[in-house]
Amino acid sequence: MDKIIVRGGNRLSGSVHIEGAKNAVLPILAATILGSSEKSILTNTPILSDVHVMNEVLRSLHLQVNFDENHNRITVDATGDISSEAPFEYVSKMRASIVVLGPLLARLGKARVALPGGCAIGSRPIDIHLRGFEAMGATIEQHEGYVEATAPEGLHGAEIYFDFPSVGATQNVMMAATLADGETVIKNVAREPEIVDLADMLNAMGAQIKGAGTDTLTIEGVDQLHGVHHEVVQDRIEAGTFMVAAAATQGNVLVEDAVMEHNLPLIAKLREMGVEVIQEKKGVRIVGPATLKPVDIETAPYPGFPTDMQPQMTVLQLEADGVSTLTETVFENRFMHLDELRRMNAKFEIKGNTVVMHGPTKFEGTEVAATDLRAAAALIIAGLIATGETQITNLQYLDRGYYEIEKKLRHLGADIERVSTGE
Ligand SMILES: CC(=O)N[C@H]1[C@@H](OP(=O)(O)OP(=O)(O)OC[C@H]2O[C@@H](n3ccc(=O)[nH]c3=O)[C@H](O)[C@@H]2O)O[C@H](CO)[C@@H](O)[C@@H]1O
Ligand SMILES: C=C(OP(=O)(O)O)C(=O)O
Repeated sequence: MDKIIVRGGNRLSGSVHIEGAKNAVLPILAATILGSSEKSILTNTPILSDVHVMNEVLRSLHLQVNFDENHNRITVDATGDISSEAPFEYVSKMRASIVVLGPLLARLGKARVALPGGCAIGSRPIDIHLRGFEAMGATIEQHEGYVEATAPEGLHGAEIYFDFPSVGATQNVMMAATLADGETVIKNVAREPEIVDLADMLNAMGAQIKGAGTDTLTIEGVDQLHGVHHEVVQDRIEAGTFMVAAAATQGNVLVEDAVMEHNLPLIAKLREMGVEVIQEKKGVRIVGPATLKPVDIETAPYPGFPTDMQPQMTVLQLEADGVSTLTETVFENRFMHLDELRRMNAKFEIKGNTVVMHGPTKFEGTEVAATDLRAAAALIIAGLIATGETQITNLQYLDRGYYEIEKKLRHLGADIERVSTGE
């Protein structure tokens, strides 16, 4: 078991490199299933435990996967006979494995995938995914913890309306529709940059998808998709996490290659708090002020404020001079980091899905445990500005989505190390 030890008080300065996006590469890896001729080569692939799990899922489906970590490149060969079953062993490790369902169903006419279950931040059903497949002619059954989807005659085009712009459902149903017979129109879809990245890749594989990045997707089914060379988009959440860390420490940090357009709601709130955000040739520079102003935030699907930046942002709001609020509308249980922050002297009340925070907080270092991925990032940021020493445990969550964050922060001047507790 490892833990991170941070001794707070240092301003961050310098520049930081951002990896390819976890939330883009996972569905992109699933999409390689559709490449029944030629291998796929993915570049800018981040080295994360979630990526290793997705590689294992693909291997369990009999795809050949080679991860060249020295060059951040994954080669996938899906040209042979593949299996239609994704076992619980892998799906239980990572919910996002459910996005293999759409590609398997499209290519094989059947798929059996373990139901992912909930996680710390919410119950996370997949009903929107399943209703999309049914609209395209699939029969869905659930047995012994598995979802079984069959379409022996193949899927057909359909008009689909999503109750909510679910990211995973948009990816899954879009991938299924690429090989369906006829045109599929999906309305009220997710518009995240990771959806656009996936659609770009699928189109380069021979798919006919229009409208990615808007609320309506139109997909004309084709007979077959081939392998592709695709570079994964930058991770806007990793970039945003470094922006918040820089702002919190009165730092001056260039977040290299950060795409301003992908982080507009975050940047707007940072500016409202008095943070300087400057677009430079090589990326986005963040200069933190001496005093942060309080601000009110509500999370929402893209282009709203990202729920994946919510825990990190609450640390900044707690640091601000006055009362701030944050309303979480996407997940029903994403405030668990706040109880850990309370142990570091944070003062707040939770009223339904809104937290009212009373700043300015003088964070005090102590032992805290991460409850999920972005909670881990939030606790590290709190540690960077706390007095004394903060120890953060449960790093298995952190490793799902951040590559060597402690090394990157140390390079920016933080007093931070990762140690093995030998347990
Ligand atoms: C691997 C990945 O890309 N994960 C991201 C993806 O997760 P994910 O794709 O799981 O998120 P969704 O957009 O699907 O979920 C958002 C909300 O919709 C609900 N819902 C979703 C599907 C469904 O069939 N029924 C239903 O009720 C969920 O329970 C949740 O409350 O988008 C989330 C929202 O931006 C991000 O926080 C995650 O980091
Ligand atoms: C919630 C997240 O990921 P996942 O959907 O994979 O749990 C996240 O990236 O913050």
